[in-house]
Amino acid sequence: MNHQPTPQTGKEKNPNLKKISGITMESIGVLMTCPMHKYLEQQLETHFNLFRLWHCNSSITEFLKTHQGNTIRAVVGDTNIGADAELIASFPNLEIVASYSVGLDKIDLRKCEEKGIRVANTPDVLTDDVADLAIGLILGVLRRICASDEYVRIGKWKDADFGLATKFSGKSVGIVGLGRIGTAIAKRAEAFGCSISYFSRSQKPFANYKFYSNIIDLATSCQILIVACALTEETHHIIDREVIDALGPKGILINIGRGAHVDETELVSALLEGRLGGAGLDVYENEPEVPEELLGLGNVVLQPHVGSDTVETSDAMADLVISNLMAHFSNKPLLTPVI
Ligand SMILES: O=CC(=O)O
Repeated sequence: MNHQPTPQTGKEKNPNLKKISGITMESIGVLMTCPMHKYLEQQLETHFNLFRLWHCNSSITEFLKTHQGNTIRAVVGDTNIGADAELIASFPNLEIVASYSVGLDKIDLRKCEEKGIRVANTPDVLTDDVADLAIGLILGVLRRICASDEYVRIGKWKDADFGLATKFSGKSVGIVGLGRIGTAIAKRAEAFGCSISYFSRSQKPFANYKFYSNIIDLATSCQILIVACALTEETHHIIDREVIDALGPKGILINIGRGAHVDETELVSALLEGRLGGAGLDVYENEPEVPEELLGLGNVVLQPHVGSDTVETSDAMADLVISNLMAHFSNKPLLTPVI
């Protein structure tokens, strides 16, 4: 989730952000945990007193050698570095963690709750992009888009036709987690004529899709299994050997959730042994490390955790982070509260 600067200069206060009169925020200490989106950094710098943890070797101990811990009243983290127990304990005046992500797995929510620290994330604005990428990964794997692109580029087409791929339209799609993103994926897959089923903690009354209360049954019944749930203690390694074997040698696994949803060792061996048909992955257990074995496999499409990384969505996420911080420091309700 490293972003290139977008065309804005970012020097001006964004006119789209609500003006909160009478409140000076420039003295409020905000700590950014790692480089994210340049526009977000510029906006934070414009509106607040911004500190960058990576300027101190990403070490809180280093940071505290040169800065007062009590200066920091807000933390902006992301999917790489959020707010763990050590960070929360280091800043006694911390009031809010505003995450530049929808996922909350890098935030110690229990500690935040205990200490009365508010938490906000960036849901909704990124739903379309992540759902689009899930469909892109399915098409990438089934229609072998990356391999056929390379085939053209290296001139192999002149020697022979590329060969056949696999049809997507009409396949059965199973979704793990029918939240905002899972639902957006379901809608897109429906448009491809796919039958949709899902697994989640409870049946969703709004959904007209077949519900499975057991993930093995879902994996057995579908051809494409998509992981779209939040990473929690319960969903860690939810895709284990049993689920992978239930999906089977013709099944495709798509992961746009978190790497730790999948037992990566089991995934790699299933792909190498032909017990799984293919995989489309945006996330990995040890990012940015990707298992070496996957790099040589033609039935796998790999993305570098870029589900929400478009200019439009990244700007919208940044605006939401700033708006949440401004709302908090002007005693207004958070726009997207978690705690
Ligand atoms: O992975 C992306 C996010 O959580 O926003």
